[in-house]
Amino acid sequence: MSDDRRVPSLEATGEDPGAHRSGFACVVGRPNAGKSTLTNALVGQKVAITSGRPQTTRHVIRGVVHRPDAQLVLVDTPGLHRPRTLLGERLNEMVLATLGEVDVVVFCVPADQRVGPGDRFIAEQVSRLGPVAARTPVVVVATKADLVGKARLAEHLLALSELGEWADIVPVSAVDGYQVDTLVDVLVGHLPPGPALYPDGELTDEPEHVMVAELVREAALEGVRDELPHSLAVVVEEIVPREGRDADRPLLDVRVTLFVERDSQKAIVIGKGGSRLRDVGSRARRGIEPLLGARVYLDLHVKVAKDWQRDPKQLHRLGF
Ligand SMILES: Nc1nc2c(ncn2[C@@H]2O[C@H](COP(=O)(O)OP(=O)(O)OP(=O)(O)O)[C@@H](O)[C@H]2O)c(=O)[nH]1
Repeated sequence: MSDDRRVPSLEATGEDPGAHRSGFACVVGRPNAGKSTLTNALVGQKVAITSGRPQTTRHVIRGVVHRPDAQLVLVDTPGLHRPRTLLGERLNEMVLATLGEVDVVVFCVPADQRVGPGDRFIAEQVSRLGPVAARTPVVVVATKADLVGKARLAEHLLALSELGEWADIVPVSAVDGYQVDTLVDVLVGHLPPGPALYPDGELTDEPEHVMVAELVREAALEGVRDELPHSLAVVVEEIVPREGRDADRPLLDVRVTLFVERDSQKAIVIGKGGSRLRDVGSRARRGIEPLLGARVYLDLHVKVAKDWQRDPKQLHRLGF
């Protein structure tokens, strides 16, 4: 995204209201705020991995909202949070770098919880994006509105308005669809005029590798999240068609490495006699086959990469 994409956005307001708009929105919020679920609801298909546990989203994942009058490219990020490890710092840097480049920031604050220090931390960060005059507009979304009554929602909206200066505040439920379209309208209103950036029908431009890695990671964490959430990185080594197969019955060989930090964690992932890893494989395969549109032979390897969260070289190798 170059600067010259931003200039027309200033000129264009009101000049040609019927013009097609396009641009980027970045979804932020503390862990578990509902960012992935909101992204999926906006895009209308599962593109990011959701879970009841914090910080499962490791990668920037984009979904594209297509409308006749606009195209909105969504960037889903890991939660901005107070960094405790090098990995935490890297993730924050990545998030802030992304935020500086988008046309509008979507800041999720769940309605079923009080505004807390984590929300305030993010509010401060996003309020500092760029000089005041050219500041990236921030739309605050009161997520999970279906979980609270009207009075509590009103109280939450008031607390949000006192949290900073926002372009808009929109209560939304990604689960029952309440105000999802309204939110799209609001976000599109902040985009500059421009042609569609992606062909219609393309829901995500995220490399298949990243999506496959997310599916494996989600399957591998199931049931053992207490021990592993911060200690598991997944790398897709290759996705290659098996030779000698009929063209109408292709088989893909998908080779994946799971990195853990300690031998004890390796044992957890693999399970007794490899039983757990087999389950992880079949669960992940159920998501991967529809994604890749072919039968898949999934080859999983577990390796120990000691202290990978703290080692810059390892982080780089693992794609952070
Ligand atoms: N009832 C209800 N639950 C929601 C809604 N949005 C998200 N949730 C739930 O809240 C939990 C967290 O949602 P996610 O979308 O994974 O949250 P996230 O902000 O992406 O989380 P991280 O990846 O950990 O940063 C999940 O259990 C979701 O099902 C909503 O609109 N209504």
